[in-house]
Amino acid sequence: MKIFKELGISDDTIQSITEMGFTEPTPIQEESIPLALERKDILGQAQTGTGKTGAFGIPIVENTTKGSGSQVIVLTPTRELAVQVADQLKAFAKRKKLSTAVIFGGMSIERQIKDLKRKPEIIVGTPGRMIDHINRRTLKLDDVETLVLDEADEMMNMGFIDDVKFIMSKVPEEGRQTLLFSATMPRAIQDLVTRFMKNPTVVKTMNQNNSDPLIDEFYTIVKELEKLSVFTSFLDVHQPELAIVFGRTKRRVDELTSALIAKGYRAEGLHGDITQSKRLEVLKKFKNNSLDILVATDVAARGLDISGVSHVYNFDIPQDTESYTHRIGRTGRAGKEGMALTFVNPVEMDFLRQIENDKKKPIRALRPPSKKEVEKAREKEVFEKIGKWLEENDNEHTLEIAESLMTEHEPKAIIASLVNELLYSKEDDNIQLSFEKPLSRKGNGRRGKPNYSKGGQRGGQRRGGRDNFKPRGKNTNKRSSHGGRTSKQGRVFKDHQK
Ligand SMILES: Nc1ncnc2c1ncn2[C@@H]1O[C@H](COP(=O)(O)OP(=O)(O)OP(=O)(O)O)[C@@H](O)[C@H]1O
Ligand SMILES: [Mg+2]
Repeated sequence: MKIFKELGISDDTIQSITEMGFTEPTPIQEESIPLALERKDILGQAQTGTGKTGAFGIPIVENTTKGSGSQVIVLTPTRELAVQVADQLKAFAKRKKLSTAVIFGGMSIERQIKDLKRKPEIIVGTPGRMIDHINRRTLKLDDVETLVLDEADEMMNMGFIDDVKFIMSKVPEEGRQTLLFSATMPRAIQDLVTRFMKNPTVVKTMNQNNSDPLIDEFYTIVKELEKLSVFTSFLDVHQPELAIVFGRTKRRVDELTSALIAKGYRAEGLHGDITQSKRLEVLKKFKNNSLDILVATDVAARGLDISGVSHVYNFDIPQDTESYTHRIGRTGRAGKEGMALTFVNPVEMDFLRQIENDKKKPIRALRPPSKKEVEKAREKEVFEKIGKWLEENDNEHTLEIAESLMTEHEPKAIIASLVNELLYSKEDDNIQLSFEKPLSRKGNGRRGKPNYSKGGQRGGQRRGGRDNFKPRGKNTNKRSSHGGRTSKQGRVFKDHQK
C-alpha cells in the first residue's frame, strides 16, 4: 500500500484530501492516479463505495491550472450525482482554489449561464443540460483537455450515447484525455466506449483484498399483497440508521412513501417526476437525518454516497445484475458494513438466481420476522424512546398536565394508555398498494438489452413514467417525536392508479 505522496500528488492537494479524512489511497486510487496524472486514458472499474470519485478527481485537480479556462468536463447520469461529484472535486481543489460549476436540468439556466461566464476550471453536469449550453454557446469546450464519464455504462443505458458523442466532438482532439469509471462495465459498453478512447488502460480492482464492500446480502420470498406488511415488520426489527428502499416505478415509489408516512415512518420519495428543487431538498433531509427512509426509483441507484445508510431494501427486485449491484452499493461504503434485502415474488426466483450466478455469490434466504419478534422490537423501541423523552423533556406545562391527570387516574393506567397509543396506533392493515406486475421472462424483458442509442431508455422509470400519481400531503408524522400515526392518507391509492 502506497501513500498519496508516492503517487505523485502535490502537498497542496494532499492537504486538502487529508482534511477530508483520506489518509491512504484505496486500491482503485492507487492504480489509477499515476496513470491519470500522465494523461493516459483509463477505463476504471472498482466496487461501489471504494473511492472511484477520488481515482479520477484527485489527478484531474492535480493536472488543472487555475485561470487557464474550463479544462475538465465530468458527465454523470443523474443530477444528484452531478452535485455530489462537484462537491467532492471542490474539496479536492480547496488549496488550489480551482472553481467548479454544476450544470443540470430542472434548475434555472440563467444562474448556470452566469457561473459558466466565469470560466470555471472544472464543469460537472448531466449530458442534456450540457448540450443545451453548448447549443446556446454559453459553454465552449475549446480549453477542455479532460473528459470524465462517471457511471459510463449507465449513461449508455439511458440512451445518452449520441449526447456523449456530441459533447466529445466539441472537445479538441489533440491531447484529449478520457476517463471512464463505473462499478459495472458490461462487455457491450466496453467495446463501445473504447472507440472514443486512445489505447485506454483498463484498471480493474475487483476482488482485491480489502476492496470488497462489506454488504450482507439477503432475500425473502413474499407475495405481492404481503410485501408492505412484511416490509414494515423488517423495518421494525432491523431499526435501520438510514434506509434506502427501491421501487420499480414512480407510482410504486409514491404509493410506498405515502403508506410508510401513514404508518408513522419518516419517509420521502425520490424519482424523476418530482421537481428538481424538491429532489434536492429530500436528499438534503436524508443526509442530515431528518428523514429515516428514502424511497426511490433507480434514479438513486448510482453513485450516491450518503454516510449512515445501514440498510438497502429492494422492495421490487431489480431487473438486472448491474442495477442490483449499484442499488445495494448505497450501503457498505468506505469500509463500513451494510445489509441488503431483496423481496422476491415466488415467480421471480429465476431473476434472483441469475443475480447470484452473475455475482458468483450466494444471497441468503431470510424468513420474515414473526409477529412476536416484531412486537418485541417495537416494545424495545418504545422503551428507548420513552427513556430519551424523559431525558429531553423540560416542558413545565406537561408536568402540570401530568399532575392533573394523576389526580383523576392511576399512574400505571395513564402510562399504559400512552404506551398502547405508541405501540398500536400505527397499525393499519387497510393500506393497499396497487398491484405491481412481477418481472417475467416475456413481459418486462429481463435483461432487456438496452438500446445504445438515444431514445432507448430502459425500464421506463428513468425518464418518462407510467403515471403521475403524486404523494399528497406533507410528512407531518415525525415518528421520533410522537411515534403514532395521525393521518390516514395513503388509503385511497386505488383511486389514483391512472
Ligand atoms: N482514500 C480514501 N480514504 C478514506 N475515504 C475515502 C477514500 N476515498 C474515498 N473515500 C470515501 O469513500 C466513500 C465512497 O467513495 P466514492 O463515492 O468515490 O465511491 P465510488 O467507488 O465512486 O462508489 P459508486 O460505485 O457507488 O459510485 C466516500 O464517502 C469517500 O469520501
Ligand atoms: Mg462513484
